[in-house]
Amino acid sequence: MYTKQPIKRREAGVGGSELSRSIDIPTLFLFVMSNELFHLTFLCFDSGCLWKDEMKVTKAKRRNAGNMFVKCSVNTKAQKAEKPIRIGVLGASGYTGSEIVRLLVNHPHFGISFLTADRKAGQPLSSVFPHLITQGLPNLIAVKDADFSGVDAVFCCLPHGTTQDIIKGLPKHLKIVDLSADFRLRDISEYEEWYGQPHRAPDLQKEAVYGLTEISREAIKDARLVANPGCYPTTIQIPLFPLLKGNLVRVENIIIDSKSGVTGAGRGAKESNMYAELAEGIYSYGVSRHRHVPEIEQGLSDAADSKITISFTPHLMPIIRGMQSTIYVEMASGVTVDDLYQQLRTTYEDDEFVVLLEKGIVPRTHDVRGSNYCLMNVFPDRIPGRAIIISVIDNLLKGASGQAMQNLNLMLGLPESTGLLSPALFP
Ligand SMILES: NC(=O)C1=CN([C@@H]2O[C@H](COP(=O)(O)OP(=O)(O)OC[C@H]3O[C@@H](n4cnc5c(N)ncnc54)[C@H](OP(=O)(O)O)[C@@H]3O)[C@@H](O)[C@H]2O)C=CC1
Ligand SMILES: CC(=O)N[C@@H](CCC(=O)OP(=O)(O)O)C(=O)O
Repeated sequence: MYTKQPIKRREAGVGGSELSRSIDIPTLFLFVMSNELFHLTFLCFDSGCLWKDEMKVTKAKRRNAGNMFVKCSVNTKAQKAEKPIRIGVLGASGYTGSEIVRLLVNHPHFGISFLTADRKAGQPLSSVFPHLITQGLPNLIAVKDADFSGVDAVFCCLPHGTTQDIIKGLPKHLKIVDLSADFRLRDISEYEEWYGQPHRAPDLQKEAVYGLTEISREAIKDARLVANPGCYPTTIQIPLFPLLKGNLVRVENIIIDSKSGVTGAGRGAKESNMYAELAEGIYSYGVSRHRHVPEIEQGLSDAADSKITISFTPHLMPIIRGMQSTIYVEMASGVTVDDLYQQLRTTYEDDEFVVLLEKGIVPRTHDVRGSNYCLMNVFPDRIPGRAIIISVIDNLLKGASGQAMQNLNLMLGLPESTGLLSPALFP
């Protein structure tokens, strides 16, 4: 029986951890190495596991698992359904778009119909993203050339502003998950204030469901248009939402210090994202005025049922992907850190992708890299009455494309974890 306990790294060697990452776990397995040859012994405890009937040796898989696994390899690529649900990806030449594509190629029920780009339209995807060269994917096309009548759903991985103009023109039969900020703020005057332009699709805004999956699962199932949350708001709302809803922390003096990997800024060339400007240092930006503030405050105010104002400072880190939020809160009178811990435990015990670590264990971005998991924990502060919450995600997965896939799964009646159970890429 699969439990949500994180797999302990020491149970497998480096090769073992890499092989296990490529298998959709709920499967538990053991492997044994002997002499110069590697004999792999798999013990499968989960009757639903994919690879029971897919134990094939393939070149591609050997490449994935590393050449040391010469004797046996497992084809874990999900078998596609006979009639896959047809998906279009808008903005496939960007970072979140390429992550969507990477998830789609291994998704058992989704097939790719088209991939769009702007400046890179007309190019083979493999020339823009050589890491996808093995997947036989269609060339990038301009949005105007995409045939929307032939698709069931689209992921929209475009810059905010552009997004609303494009979504406005899409046929109404489509399910849409929008990764931009265009439909996240219910109050369009706040959108104008923080994004510097008036909202041009207010009716669509009314229809959109905010897609923080663990909090709004039921509404997402019935939605046609989901506004996927920003990466910082995801790390922050997941732990704080249940604590505020349960009146366990005070609404005043919430201080949030967040750090992001540089892929959070997208693939576009910017001077401040050049290696020489980033490496060996960190810097704060958007100090006291980052555009995620109203999104975070909207969610937290809903949870607390009163207006919340936060102190939020993001930082750019010289890492490719990963995000950490360190959150300082005052506990309500008579509440202890144990109470916070229990509340987080009971809220998320049935959620696959939110993992409360054992007491005292510090979440690390290393342990979520390449996965859709959010790891978190809560610690007592030295100042009596205060607590420190730490949560980490991969900004491109739970912070963007992974959560978007979780949402589309729900919108199309699939288990939300379909195609997403890969553990983190470590080391
Ligand atoms: N990166 C992250 O961690 C997160 C990003 N987001 C949001 O997701 C969205 C995509 O982000 P990300 O992938 O990082 O961005 P990128 O800059 O990496 O990619 C942007 C994509 O949009 C395309 N594009 C740009 N302008 C237009 C246009 N006018 N018409 C059509 N297509 C266009 C680009 O095409 P081309 O390259 O060919 O010009 C590219 O495919 C953004 O709204 C972002 O804010 C949300 C959460 C996290
Ligand atoms: C490092 C970095 O620049 N990060 C981006 C946030 C990326 C993201 O999640 O936000 P949106 O979906 O709202 O774009 C920023 O601070 O603007």
